[in-house]
Amino acid sequence: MEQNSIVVKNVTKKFDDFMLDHISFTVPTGRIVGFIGENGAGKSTTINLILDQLKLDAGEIRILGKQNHSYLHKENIGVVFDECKFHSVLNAKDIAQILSGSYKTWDMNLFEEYMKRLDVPLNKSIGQLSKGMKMKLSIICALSHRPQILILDEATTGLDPVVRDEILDIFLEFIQDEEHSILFSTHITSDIQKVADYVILIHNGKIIFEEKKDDLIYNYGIIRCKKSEFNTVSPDDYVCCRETNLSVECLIHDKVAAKKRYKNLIIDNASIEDIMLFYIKGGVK
Ligand SMILES: Nc1ncnc2c1ncn2[C@@H]1O[C@H](COP(=O)(O)OP(=O)(O)OP(=O)(O)O)[C@@H](O)[C@H]1O
Repeated sequence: MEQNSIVVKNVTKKFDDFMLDHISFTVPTGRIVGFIGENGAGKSTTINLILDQLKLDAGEIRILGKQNHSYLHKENIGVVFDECKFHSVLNAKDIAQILSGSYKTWDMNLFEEYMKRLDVPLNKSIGQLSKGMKMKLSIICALSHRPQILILDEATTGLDPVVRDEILDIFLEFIQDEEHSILFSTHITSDIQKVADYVILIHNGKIIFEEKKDDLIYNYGIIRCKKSEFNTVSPDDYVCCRETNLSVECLIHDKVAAKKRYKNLIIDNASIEDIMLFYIKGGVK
């Protein structure tokens, strides 16, 4: 049976004009979970609750089988936010020195290996590093104390495709031993498509779905047809649809069955981005 590194159960958090509403999901051990949703959907709030940087109003969060108190999990979790948190006058060597004193599990050889591999200068001050280099350094630091879980909030946004690809490769290596897990939020759905095992979509503080990526790609599809043809499609067979003057696009959740049932209609594959847009922008049913 699959073990879970993170369990979020019925978690609620209320702000003045926003509520994270009884959300539940898991991050299975040995897996990469992509967390997607539009701006303001509640991704960072969820991540901050998991990291015990915010207090939940109700529900429960467990990390590696224990409560999510930050003092219990400092060594277990590597965290990367969308901004580099290091002071601009320090260089990477200084930062590694500071972190080696702060983490019992800090691995200086691993740090130096990653720095070489990702081509980040050791002696330049943070203030002189490019945005991409700062992000790479943050990710290297999160990995170099050998955590069990990596949590990243929009950490790859703003990086060019080449750097993102290098980082995605490192994510894949990180989970190879089947004991590590990654939860990462991003707006770049192609990154999710490349490396995630599971995808969670959050919208207005509610989880819309938590599914295996391969199931999403395999099961979902898009019918694009004329309005007159659309009349033949049963409402049971689609999630939602969008109409223009002459044509209709609808998201279906069982591509194989639909292909059998609607032989005269063209059914395209749906990307994660398509699925997300259909669910968020909705349309009618
Ligand atoms: N400390 C806070 N106090 C009050 N409201 C907050 C607080 N933190 C977040 N919010 C509100 O909660 C909502 C969700 O914000 P959150 O940052 O979790 O979204 P997000 O999905 O991470 O968005 P983005 O992709 O833009 O980073 C927003 O409406 C935000 O204004």
